[in-house]
Amino acid sequence: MTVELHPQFKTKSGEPITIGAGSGTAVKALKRADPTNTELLDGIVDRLTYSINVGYNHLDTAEVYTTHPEIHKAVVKSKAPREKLWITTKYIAASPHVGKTSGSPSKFVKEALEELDTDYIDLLLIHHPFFTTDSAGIELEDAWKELIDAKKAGHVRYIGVSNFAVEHLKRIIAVSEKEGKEYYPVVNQIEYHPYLQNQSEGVVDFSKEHGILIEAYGPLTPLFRITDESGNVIEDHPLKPILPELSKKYKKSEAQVLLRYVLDKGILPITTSSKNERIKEALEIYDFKLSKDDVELIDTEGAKFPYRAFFKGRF
Ligand SMILES: NC(=O)C1=CN([C@@H]2O[C@H](COP(=O)(O)OP(=O)(O)OC[C@H]3O[C@@H](n4cnc5c(N)ncnc54)[C@H](OP(=O)(O)O)[C@@H]3O)[C@@H](O)[C@H]2O)C=CC1
Ligand SMILES: O=C1Nc2ccccc2C1=O
Repeated sequence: MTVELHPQFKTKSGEPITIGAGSGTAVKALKRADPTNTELLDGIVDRLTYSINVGYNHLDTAEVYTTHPEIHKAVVKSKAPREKLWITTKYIAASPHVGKTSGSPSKFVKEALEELDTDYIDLLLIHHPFFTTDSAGIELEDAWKELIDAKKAGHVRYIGVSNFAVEHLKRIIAVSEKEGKEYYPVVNQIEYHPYLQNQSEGVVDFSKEHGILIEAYGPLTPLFRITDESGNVIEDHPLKPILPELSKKYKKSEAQVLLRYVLDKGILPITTSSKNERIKEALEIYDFKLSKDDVELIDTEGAKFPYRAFFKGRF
C-alpha cells in the first residue's frame, strides 16, 4: 500500500518508511504528570501497537516524551520484527518542560538503547537548537559531533535535526563537512501545514537543496488547533470552507486531504490520534493524489493565515 516517496529511508530490512506514528503529543504537558497513571501509558502502548498492526512502520518518540518504554512495549506486543520498523528518537539538550535531561547525546543514546531494548536507533535527531553551553552545558556543534560519533559507533543508522532554521543547519553542516558525506543531517523535523509553510525563512528550500528530508509535525493543525492567544477557537480561517469541498471531491476526510497535501509537497507527515479509526484513516492516503491546482489552492489560501502552534517566539 505504501509508495516509495523517500527511497533513501528504508527500515533495516529494506522497506520504505510510512508516515510516522507520533507518541509525543499524547503525553500531556510533555511529561508524565503522574508516573503512576498506568491507564494513560497503557493507552499509548495500545495505540502504538494498533498503529504497527495496521501498517505503520515508522514510530516517533523523544527523550522529552518519556515514551521509550511504551514504544518498546508496543513493538513487543505487535510481534513485528525490530528490523521491519523505523524508530526515531530525539535528544534534547535543554527543555522548559522537563527538569531532567540526559546531559550529553552519548549518554542519551546509551539510555535510549536500554529503554527501547534495542541495539540500534534508526534515526536520532537533536530536538531543537535553542541551547548553549550556558543553558545546557553543551554547544550545538559539540552535540552534533556526538551524533556523528554515535553513527560511527553503529548505535544509530541516520542522524538529523528538528526545529532547525537555516542558520542552525549551516552550523552543523560545517561540522559534517569535516567528516564526510555520510555524516550530514538527513532529516529536519519541523512544524509544517498550510498555515506554516516555512517554520523559519527559507528552511524548506534550504533543506531540500541539501538533501535533507523535511518531516512535518502538526500536519493537522488547521483542523483543530487554531486558537487565539487566550485559547479561544478561531472559527473563521481560509481553509475552513475549502477543506470540506476537497474532502467531497476526493472522497477522503479533511484530515486525509491535509496529510496528502504534505506528501504532495515532498514532505513526510508525523501524525497521531487517540482514536483507532483515525490512526487507520491517516494511513489511507497512498491511493490518491491532489491535483496540482488543488495543492496550489491550499498553498495560496494557507499563506493568507500564518499560524504557528509550537515554539512560538523562537523563530
Ligand atoms: N519535533 C518536535 O518538536 C515535535 C514533534 N512532534 C511529533 O509529531 C507527532 C504528531 O504531532 P501532532 O501535532 O500531534 O500531529 P497532528 O497535527 O497530526 O495532530 C494530532 C491531533 O490531531 C487530532 N486528529 C487526528 N486525526 C484527526 C481527524 N481525522 N480529525 C480531527 N482531528 C484529528 C488528534 O486528536 P484525537 O486524539 O482526538 O484524534 C491529535 O490530537 C507527535 O506525537 C510527536 O511525535 C509533535 C510536536 C513537536
Ligand atoms: O510532541 C511535542 N509536543 C511539543 C510541544 C512543545 C515543544 C515540543 C513538542 C514536541 O516534541
